[in-house]
Amino acid sequence: MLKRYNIILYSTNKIVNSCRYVSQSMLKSTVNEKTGIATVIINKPPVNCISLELLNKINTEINKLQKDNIRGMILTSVRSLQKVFCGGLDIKEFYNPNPDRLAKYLTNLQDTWLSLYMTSFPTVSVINGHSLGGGCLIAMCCDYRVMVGPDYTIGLNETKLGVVPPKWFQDTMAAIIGHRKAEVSVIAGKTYTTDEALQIGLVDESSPDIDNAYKKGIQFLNSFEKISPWAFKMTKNISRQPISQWLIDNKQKDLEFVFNYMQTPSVQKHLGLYLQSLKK
Ligand SMILES: CC/C=C\C/C=C\C/C=C\C/C=C/C(=O)SCCNC(=O)CCNC(=O)[C@H](O)C(C)(C)COP(=O)(O)OP(=O)(O)OC[C@H]1O[C@@H](n2cnc3c(N)ncnc32)[C@H](O)[C@@H]1OP(=O)(O)O
Repeated sequence: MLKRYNIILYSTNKIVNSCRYVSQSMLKSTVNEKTGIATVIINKPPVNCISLELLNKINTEINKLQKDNIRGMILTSVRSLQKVFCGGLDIKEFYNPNPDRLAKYLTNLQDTWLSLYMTSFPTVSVINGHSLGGGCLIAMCCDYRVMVGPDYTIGLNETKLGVVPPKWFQDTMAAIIGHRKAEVSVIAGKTYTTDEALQIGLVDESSPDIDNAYKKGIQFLNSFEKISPWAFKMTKNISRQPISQWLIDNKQKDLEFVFNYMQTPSVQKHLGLYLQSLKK
């Protein structure tokens, strides 16, 4: 029994044998050959909002890392943006959309969420700036969140734009802070400062600076050194499967709901006004 356990540990804990550096301009990814830890950096100025192209790159990279047998991943934003982790989904993808592109976007978002939420390796988001809407979603997909503060904000603010966060957005938050708090939060489109997010458990730790936040992220990943990767993967799977299975079983229905309401005149009007307010 012990021997079998050791074999599992060895075969899945194999450290990647070369340092890979992928720079796809919008996304930079490095794997440290000694530690087996990947750092994935979103780099799409000015606010890292998620276009269809960025979405594809994130999903492709997660799937590559999955095959690389890495030991863990840190997801963060390029430092030069200074105050934004991720400004959310690119609202321009929803405003006066091309229907084919919109359908592609929504499908890719479903797939990317499934990849990121269900990774077989531990993940940490180092939230080094504002993290709104889809930005909050990708941070919440990770197993651990360290947020730099005190002046940034995080939250699912979709209702403020006049749109509806799908069930799996809401479930992802409820799994972290509990149903009641998540319900109050999403219906009001609430955003939280770093301290508030820490208080309600939306983030696990806060840090006054990025270097320290990154260190805390690495410490979390190192805490799995003595955990069998197989046991980690199976346990996480059991914990997250009910939420992910809902989407797998309801992908088409979910897609049609968003695809249809997004193109209604009243939603389009709201989105237009919100975009305008950002430009001011
Ligand atoms: C089938 C189901 C599948 C999928 C479900 C899909 C959809 C479900 C429905 C909705 C989900 C929606 C999720 C979202 O994420 S919506 C977006 C939420 N994000 C926000 O509300 C953030 C808005 N931005 C800001 O508050 C600020 O920009 C920010 C605090 C991030 C940074 O402030 P800063 O002062 O540094 O920059 P700005 O001058 O405001 O912005 C610069 C520039 O960028 C443009 N911008 C900002 N955010 C976005 C965005 N999310 N999308 C597009 N463009 C954005 C902003 O307009 C400025 O543009 P310009 O004036 O042209 O330079």
